[in-house]
Amino acid sequence: MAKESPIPVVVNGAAGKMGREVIKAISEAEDMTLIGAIDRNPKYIGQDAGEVAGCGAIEIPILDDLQATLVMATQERVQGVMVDFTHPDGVYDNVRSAIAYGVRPVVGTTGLSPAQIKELADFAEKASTGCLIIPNFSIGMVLLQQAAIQASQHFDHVEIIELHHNQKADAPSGTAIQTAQLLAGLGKTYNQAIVEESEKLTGARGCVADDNIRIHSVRLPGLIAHQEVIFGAAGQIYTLRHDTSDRSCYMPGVLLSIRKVTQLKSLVYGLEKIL
Ligand SMILES: NC(=O)C1=CN([C@@H]2O[C@H](COP(=O)(O)OP(=O)(O)OC[C@H]3O[C@@H](n4cnc5c(N)ncnc54)[C@H](OP(=O)(O)O)[C@@H]3O)[C@@H](O)[C@H]2O)C=CC1
Ligand SMILES: O=C(O)C1=N[C@H](C(=O)O)C[C@H](O)C1
Repeated sequence: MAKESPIPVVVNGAAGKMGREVIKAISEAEDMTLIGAIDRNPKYIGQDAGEVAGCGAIEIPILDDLQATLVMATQERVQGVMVDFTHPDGVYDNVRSAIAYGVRPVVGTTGLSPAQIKELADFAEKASTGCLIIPNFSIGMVLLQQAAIQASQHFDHVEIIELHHNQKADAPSGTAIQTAQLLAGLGKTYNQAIVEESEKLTGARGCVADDNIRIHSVRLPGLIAHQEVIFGAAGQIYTLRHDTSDRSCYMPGVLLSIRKVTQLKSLVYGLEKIL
């Protein structure tokens, strides 16, 4: 039987912490092939993407022209996928461009607003193009969120603390926002105040996300990505915690998403929907 053609993949943000990890993972996956590597950081333009990623030369240079690379992807026999780990300020335009060219986006970049996600969903729907937006690719976080949903049936008070490295641009994290959304969709009213609170220093009580769930963001060198969901009730505290110690933890989810997005015709948000 003839072997299926590998999925052609463009990585946007190729020189970044996640982009490098994704390029390594793709280089080890038999059913996909890297056809383009994009980054805006001038230090890496023209360098071999495999060498930058630390997996040896692959003869794919890092370029700064997404449009030209998407045009090239349209010439492939199999429809391509664009993996985006860039920056909140550019991700919306990147995803729109990819969809416009029929290249399916797998989006790890956080910071898209709910309105932007809705617009992208409408655009993907009209174009009948699969698109995945995944705030967190680690299986451990999906399990934490499922446990939190279960715990919310028994606790009326909950707050989220997310802790990240201090190179992170957006706060709160996309994962924390999604966690609050998942808990908010359950028809409960959380955290009813029993005293009138006043913040003596602005931000002391964190931000208020969906359904009155507060998120507190910590940024420190030495951290990678961590999240606690803390439930409280009379006489007890129930804490769920996930810790990332290496960005390789995201790669099974990224590879699965590349495979799954080729079967979709619209936008899907969240890893839990494709497991
Ligand atoms: N969904 C998930 O599971 C995860 C999501 N993330 C998210 O992914 C994103 C990237 O994270 P990370 O790899 O740590 O960040 P890095 O800053 O290490 O890497 C991002 C890279 O993309 C480049 N870049 C930024 N904007 C553009 C653009 N518009 N076009 C092309 N290249 C661009 C950056 O260049 P320059 O340095 O010049 O800005 C940099 O080289 C963040 O939003 C982060 O929150 C991270 C980990 C897991
Ligand atoms: O910037 C990061 O590092 C991460 N970003 C994502 C987020 O904002 O939730 C996922 C993970 O927390 C790592």
